[in-house]
Amino acid sequence: MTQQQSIAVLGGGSFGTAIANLLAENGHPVALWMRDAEQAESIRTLRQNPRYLKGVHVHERVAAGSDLRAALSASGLIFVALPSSALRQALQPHADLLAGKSLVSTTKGIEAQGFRLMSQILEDIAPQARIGVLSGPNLAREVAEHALTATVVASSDDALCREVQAVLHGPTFRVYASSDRFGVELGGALKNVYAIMAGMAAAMGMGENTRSMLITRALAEMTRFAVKLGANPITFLGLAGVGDLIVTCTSSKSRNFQVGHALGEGLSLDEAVSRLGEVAEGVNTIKVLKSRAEELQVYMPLVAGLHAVLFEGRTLDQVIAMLMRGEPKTDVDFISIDGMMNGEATK
Ligand SMILES: NC(=O)C1=CN([C@@H]2O[C@H](COP(=O)(O)OP(=O)(O)OC[C@H]3O[C@@H](n4cnc5c(N)ncnc54)[C@H](O)[C@@H]3O)[C@@H](O)[C@H]2O)C=CC1
Ligand SMILES: O=C(CO)COP(=O)(O)O
Repeated sequence: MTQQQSIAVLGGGSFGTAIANLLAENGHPVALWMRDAEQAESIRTLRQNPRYLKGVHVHERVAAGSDLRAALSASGLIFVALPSSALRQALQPHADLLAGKSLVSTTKGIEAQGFRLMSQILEDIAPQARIGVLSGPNLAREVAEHALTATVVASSDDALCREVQAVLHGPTFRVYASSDRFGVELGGALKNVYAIMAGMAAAMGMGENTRSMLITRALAEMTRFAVKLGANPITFLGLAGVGDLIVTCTSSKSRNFQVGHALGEGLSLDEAVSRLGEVAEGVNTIKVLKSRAEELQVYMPLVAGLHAVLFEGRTLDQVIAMLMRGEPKTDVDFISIDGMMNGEATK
């Protein structure tokens, strides 16, 4: 264990609580910031977060509170586990406290305006901060229940990667480092869209062949897109790429999978989202991804198909027929030699 330091975790949903617990178990005092003062009080008194992680004991070293400025002032290392829709709005007013701090985003979404990833928003808000992302196959409940888990911390700042490894590494949680921040972050955001499709396929009674086809073609699509934006294709063969894609497309614990399942059962998108009552980032990501893929002229038939079902009034049968009857393609066509040679993360 490294020297104990005070760490902040922003966002008291399922993932923020799970990460706060890991840090506390490693001996670090943690300030867990939650917007909702009542929920913070409930953690302080019951040591439980019943709304998001029922049955999980919240460690005594986790100090839950709803004073964001106090949490930011007290900590040099700050994990951000807010929904993508809330991150900019929550942190912008406190930019004055962020210079020189280490900010690590665990949020797996994209801001529609300008296609900004969360680490880029953190840079916009706090240009003097050190920035990283944490992403991988990390279902919050399994992390909290100590299932053996691995993840990736990505930053151009090696020392920050090492610091995050040191504070999070533990008997059940292993942290790998990467310098491809952009690729790692895109992997986490894009896989949510395909998990919605996988949930739909499961609800429709599709088999394992279908799921395997979906995951593999999804990997091709997301890699093609990310490489076009400057990510390293090799990142997509790792935990933050195919690893997270597999877990999210195969687990009914995934909220994106659950939204897809509800859609496959015949619920509308609004009904599916409100039945979930938690964050499913893929619902917003699909819109921004579809329009960005068109701008960049990246071929993404699965994304186009899901968008057509959710927002263009197409039926699933129509879209499935279109996808299956599409012009024959080459199997592994998504990583060109150019992509490999020029695929160093540039953004
Ligand atoms: N749950 C999981 O298994 C994992 C989630 N993530 C990512 O972490 C992020 C957060 O997700 P979860 O913790 O799962 O969400 P959640 O649905 O469990 O909880 C969301 C939390 O955000 C809070 N919140 C909502 N709007 C807010 C606002 N405007 N200001 C402040 N707080 C606000 C809610 O009160 C709640 O505490 C997402 O981007 C998700 O993709 C990443 C890895 C795993
Ligand atoms: O990102 C996740 C697992 O790595 C969690 O996925 P969901 O947001 O779909 O639950």
